[in-house]
Amino acid sequence: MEEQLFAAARAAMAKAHAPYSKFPVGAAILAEDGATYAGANIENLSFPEGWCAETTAISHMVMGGAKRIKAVAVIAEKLALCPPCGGCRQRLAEFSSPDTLVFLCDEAGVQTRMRMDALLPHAFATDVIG
Ligand SMILES: O=c1ccn([C@H]2C[C@H](O)[C@@H](CO)O2)c(=O)[nH]1
Ligand SMILES: [Zn+2]
Repeated sequence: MEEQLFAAARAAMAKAHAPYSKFPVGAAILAEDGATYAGANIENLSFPEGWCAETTAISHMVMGGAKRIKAVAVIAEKLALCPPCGGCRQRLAEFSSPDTLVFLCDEAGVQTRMRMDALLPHAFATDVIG
């Protein structure tokens, strides 16, 4: 399962549109339906209008009809490991459980594994707002 998600994230990274940062990122989600949804970062000449690989993968998952994330893998071409940014942590948390798995990858494969509640402790959630 890890290997398959890693391969999907790496294949997605090859599709990144990152001419400005030159920092391609790929993400792949294993959803509760057993399907894999992948994404890459898509930048824009108007720099703030771009978005992250994880966000592309989430949008594919939702449009594919799935709403729960079992595991997510992330890989960046130019960084040893690429932990999701703060905004993506919140977006992932929307569709995750505390035990959702997060795999941080490099070219060789999955290097670091953690649970969602370790990646985003004290997440903003409905039990906070009541
Ligand atoms: O977790 C991350 C962090 C950054 N990026 C993208 C955003 C931007 O296109 C580029 C440089 O920040 O990397 C991601 O896709 N995921
Ligand atoms: Zn992000």
